[in-house]
Amino acid sequence: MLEIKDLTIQYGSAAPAVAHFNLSMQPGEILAIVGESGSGKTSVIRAVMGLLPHSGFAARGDILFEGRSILSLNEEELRILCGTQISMIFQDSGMMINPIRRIGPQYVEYIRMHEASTKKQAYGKAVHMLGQMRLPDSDNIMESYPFQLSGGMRQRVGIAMAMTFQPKLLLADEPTSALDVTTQAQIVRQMMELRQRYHTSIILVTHNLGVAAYMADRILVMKNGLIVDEGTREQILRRPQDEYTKGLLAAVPVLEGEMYVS
Ligand SMILES: Nc1ncnc2c1ncn2[C@@H]1O[C@H](COP(=O)(O)OP(=O)(O)OP(=O)(O)O)[C@@H](O)[C@H]1O
Repeated sequence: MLEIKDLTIQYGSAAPAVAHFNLSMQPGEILAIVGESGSGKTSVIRAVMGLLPHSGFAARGDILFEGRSILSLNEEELRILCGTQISMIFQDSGMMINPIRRIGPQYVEYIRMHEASTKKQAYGKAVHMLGQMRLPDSDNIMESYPFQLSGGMRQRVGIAMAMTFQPKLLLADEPTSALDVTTQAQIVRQMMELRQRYHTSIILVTHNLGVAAYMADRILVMKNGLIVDEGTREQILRRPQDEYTKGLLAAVPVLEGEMYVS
């Protein structure tokens, strides 16, 4: 479904931020990319979305989604692909939502940007998706301004929006880092339900190996732009190969008194 071949990402003329990155993902698979700040995790998923910042570029390699090179798509092709087939959520999805507009009109606009539907149809779809994320009283949420919702609710609105068109691939960049541990656990469980319900593949970017261990089928560990460890979650948890992974494992946080790692 997604194949990344020997990808090297550079910003301007600086040394590569990511080098020789390889990845092959199956439909419905959850993959976690873990590593400390600056290891290159975000650069990889930005490249998959075709969203590297201006100075960033793929200096080498290719990214194939369903056999098509993402790097060769033009802006219009990328716009169509992103949101419908591939979508992304961030640390605080509230950031993606305009703070001075109510959720409803923004959500309706977002839907109508990607498909031909009446305002009423789009509204119905939005309310349905908010319900799928178990947000209470969806109509009330549509009437709310982002600041009137808690961080966890805003994040669920963000996930609902990202899942509107049932994308094949969801890219999640630190989706739970801004949340308290209880809310974090709820969001993690809901993301896992998405995979079950829609068979969505998820790439989860996190510095938290505990969250990765809980959610992912496969874990990839990055350091200084390189993959230093890779395997099924059991392999990484039970037999980490790299010293760096061993260090990360020793620092796995505790969730509601329970280790994320079972
Ligand atoms: N917009 C940018 N301009 C220039 N260099 C950048 C830019 N974004 C990232 N980089 C470079 O790429 C490296 C990797 O950054 P990236 O954000 O991919 O890492 P990360 O592992 O996701 O870190 P974090 O967890 O802090 O987001 C950085 O150390 C920096 O050198």
